Amino acid sequence: MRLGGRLQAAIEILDDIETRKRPASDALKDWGLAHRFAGAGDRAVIGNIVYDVLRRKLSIAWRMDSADARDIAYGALLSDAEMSAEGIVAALADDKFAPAPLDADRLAAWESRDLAAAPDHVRADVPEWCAPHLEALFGADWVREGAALAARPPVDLRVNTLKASRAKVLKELARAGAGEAPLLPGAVRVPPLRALGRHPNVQAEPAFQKGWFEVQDLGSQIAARVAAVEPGQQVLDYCAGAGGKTLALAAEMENRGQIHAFDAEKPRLAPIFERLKRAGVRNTQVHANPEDLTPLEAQMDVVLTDAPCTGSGTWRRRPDAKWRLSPQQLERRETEQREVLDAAKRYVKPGGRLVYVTCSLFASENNLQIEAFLRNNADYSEVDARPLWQAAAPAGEATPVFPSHGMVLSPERTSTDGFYISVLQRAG
Ligand SMILES: C[S@@+](CC[C@H](N)C(=O)[O-])C[C@H]1O[C@@H](n2cnc3c(N)ncnc32)[C@H](O)[C@@H]1O
Repeated sequence: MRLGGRLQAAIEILDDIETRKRPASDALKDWGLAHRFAGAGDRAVIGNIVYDVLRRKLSIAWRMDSADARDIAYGALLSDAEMSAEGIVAALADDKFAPAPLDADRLAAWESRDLAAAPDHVRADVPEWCAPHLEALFGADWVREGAALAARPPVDLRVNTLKASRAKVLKELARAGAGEAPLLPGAVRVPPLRALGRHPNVQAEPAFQKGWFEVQDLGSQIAARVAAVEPGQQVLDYCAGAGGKTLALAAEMENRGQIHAFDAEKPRLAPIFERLKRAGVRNTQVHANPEDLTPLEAQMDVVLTDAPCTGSGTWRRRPDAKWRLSPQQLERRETEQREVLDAAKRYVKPGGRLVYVTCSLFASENNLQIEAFLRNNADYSEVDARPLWQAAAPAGEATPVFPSHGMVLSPERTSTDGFYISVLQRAG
């Protein structure tokens, strides 16, 4: 396929996502199934255009003075894909699969409108109702933070120290463009895509199959380090899901001691078994049944609660979720977070720690949850977040936000996805 056909496909997929309110990954998958002639290169470019548009839907539409899918797809080519108007016309010439050209008045709008004059939520590329939530955390910086959440993300890898070193992984992935990640001395990063480029499929590499690394955002890796688990400890990963943090904890513990990985939704645990095996983890038991946890009550050195949340910190990677999120869903997540914290605390031994993590940037899911928890649980106190940060991420200058409790990582501040981490200590 030439660029014209790819652009037209992206426009159809964007229309599908908008009219049926469905996840981008589903719409892209269905398109691929219905167009089997399209190769991996075609699907990659189409996916890039779709995701670029979804990340910056409002700001591109504002500059184009149109929210039409065709116009904003052209806007993505003019900005993220780094093409000139003339370059696009030339690339689409004589392509019978190309969409209608961009109207001259749209192009004139694009060239004359200055985003600095747009409303704040448009410059931040977030739904208007989310603005107060980001402002509550970031104050005057919130628009810049929102815009950073709308940029293309890197692919971060966690080196599995049970099997490999960073040098070994870097050598294997040199051709994939991998380099050292900031902040964590062990982490690896493939920088964000440029223009119409394509990310290498790192999971197809033999080094991945051998368990030398996992794909995991740097913020998630830091969250696991802030938990500061030690070899020999008893640890409960209470919202283990597919096991991203479980694997990181097991490596920190050098396969010694015991991790219990639990999730209330059994199907979410399905990938964990294969991942544990590939990573060579031997100190983890997986539990899908809450009754299994009864013997663990008041026994755990560390309980990690990677709580269900809006995922607002991951909008770079899942930009469609940003537009589907509703205030009602936020409220449901807040209720679940209270329930998870209340349930998880019973497993912490006297003197042990409860680590609360979300991948959200909303104060109501983060420090305000911790504030309420501390009010209702006099036997818990907060561990000062600043030294925890310094110990966990010793390399580099970046500093998280330290709100009333815990710490917040963000693309703008720490070059990570948005994460919240708070560590609480139970009285001995
Ligand atoms: C953010 S995800 C976990 C991601 C995982 N820790 C990782 O690093 O890959 C949150 C998980 O919490 C689980 N969950 C939701 N409510 C729960 C509850 N009441 N008890 C335990 N787990 C729950 C969800 O099924 C989901 O898998």
